[in-house]
Amino acid sequence: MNQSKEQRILNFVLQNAVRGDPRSVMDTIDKYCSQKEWAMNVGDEKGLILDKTVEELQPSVVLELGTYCGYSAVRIARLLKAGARLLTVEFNPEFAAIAKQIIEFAGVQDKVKILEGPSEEIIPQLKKKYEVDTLDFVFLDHWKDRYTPDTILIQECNLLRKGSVLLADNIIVPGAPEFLKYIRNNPRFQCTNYPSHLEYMKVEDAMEKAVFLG
Ligand SMILES: O=c1[nH]cnc2c(O)cc(-c3ccc(F)cc3)cc12
Ligand SMILES: [Mg+2]
Repeated sequence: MNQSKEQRILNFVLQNAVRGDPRSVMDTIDKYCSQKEWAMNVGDEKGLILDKTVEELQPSVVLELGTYCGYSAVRIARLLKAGARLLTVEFNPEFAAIAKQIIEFAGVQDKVKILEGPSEEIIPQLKKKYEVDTLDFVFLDHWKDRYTPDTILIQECNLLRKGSVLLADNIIVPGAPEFLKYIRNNPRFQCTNYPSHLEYMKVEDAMEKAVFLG
């Protein structure tokens, strides 16, 4: 059976990164995906915007939509204070299995819980099943057509509080025009755009930050 690209990424991490060292795991994935095979990790340039958002916010409860191989889960979890936690949602079971191993190899597994399934099913379970009160930070990096419905669902489930921050990847490529329209015209959010580039490419991309005003 042929290996998947994600399996090749995992193998490269297991053979080249330093166990327990999140920075080495991130750098090893970035090296593989810039030199060998492109993959849709948020990458090092947009990753810096993600880092700054997390460092500024010091969130206790983080929701990530779109785990993929766990690159951004490692990126976020390494910055979380003691007792803070990241819940990351992945629809694809193969990706979730790879991410679990990468998150464990990086040594951040105690801060991260991978929730396997469709975001529209998992979001309504967060309060009762996963003991969430409100979300301090949400990283949207799954499927662009889910950005808006999931943002609406998160509000309907009363998961945001005044000051909760959403950060959305891929505003330009693949693009989330409908989400941009929704969030920028919504008086309950204060939006900021962060121009950047598509991971590992010279193509323009951007991230959008939206602060919930309550
Ligand atoms: O589907 C995606 N989910 C989350 N992040 C993505 C991401 O950062 C990039 C891309 C992507 C961008 C260009 C391209 F030619 C093919 C795929 C997709 C996703
Ligand atoms: Mg992305």
